[in-house]
Amino acid sequence: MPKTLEGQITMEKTPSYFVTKEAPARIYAMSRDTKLIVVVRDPVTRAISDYTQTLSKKPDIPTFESLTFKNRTTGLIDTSWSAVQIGIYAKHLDNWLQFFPMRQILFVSGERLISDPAGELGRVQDFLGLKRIITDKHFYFNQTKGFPCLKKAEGSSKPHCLGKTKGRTHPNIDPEVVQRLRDFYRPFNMKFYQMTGHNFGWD
Ligand SMILES: Nc1ncnc2c1ncn2[C@@H]1O[C@H](COP(=O)(O)OS(=O)(=O)O)[C@@H](OP(=O)(O)O)[C@H]1O
Repeated sequence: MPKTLEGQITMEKTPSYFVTKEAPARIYAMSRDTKLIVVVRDPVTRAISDYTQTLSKKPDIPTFESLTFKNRTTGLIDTSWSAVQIGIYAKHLDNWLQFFPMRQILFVSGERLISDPAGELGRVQDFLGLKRIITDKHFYFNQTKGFPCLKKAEGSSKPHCLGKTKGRTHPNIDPEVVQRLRDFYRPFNMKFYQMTGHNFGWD
């Protein structure tokens, strides 16, 4: 990590940190004061989004439905499939709480980041002890993209939306499989709401 001068914040982003067993101990050894920010979304949608991303790179992979189950007849979910495993947030959080207190971790709602980006970024700025510089004045809803975009990108006077790999159309998934996944995640989601003191409204 680069050195941080007085008045600066150094940030580092890697999606896999949250689910990597060794990450909490390593970050703690580097700096125990580190603040941690995790964006979480409904684990069922997350799994479908994850699958959509893999499918875009490897169009020949099996269907979402077949990868979800160890045994489709018994309905046994394959928790070793990373798209399923990553969404068991309570389990991953347990791992972090062995090293960091909850007050050092902020969970950002992926759903609210879309429906109210300024509100969610307000929480981020407060958590980091920053003035609320980014407000709803910075965003507009782009009808074509179907997502909020920045009115002006940094160092430019033009609007900026995220790229084509963000906000892909998801394939239709068998509703019974979606329901089975909802049932699977429910207890883990409830535990996660309890641990964070925040109901993310996924059920
Ligand atoms: N403003 C805006 N524009 C576009 N997309 C947005 C936006 N805000 C949140 N999202 C959601 O971000 C999802 C992709 O983010 P990821 O963290 O999965 O991307 S990555 O893993 O770093 O590639 C992406 O997921 P998918 O819809 O499944 O593509 C989006 O739902």
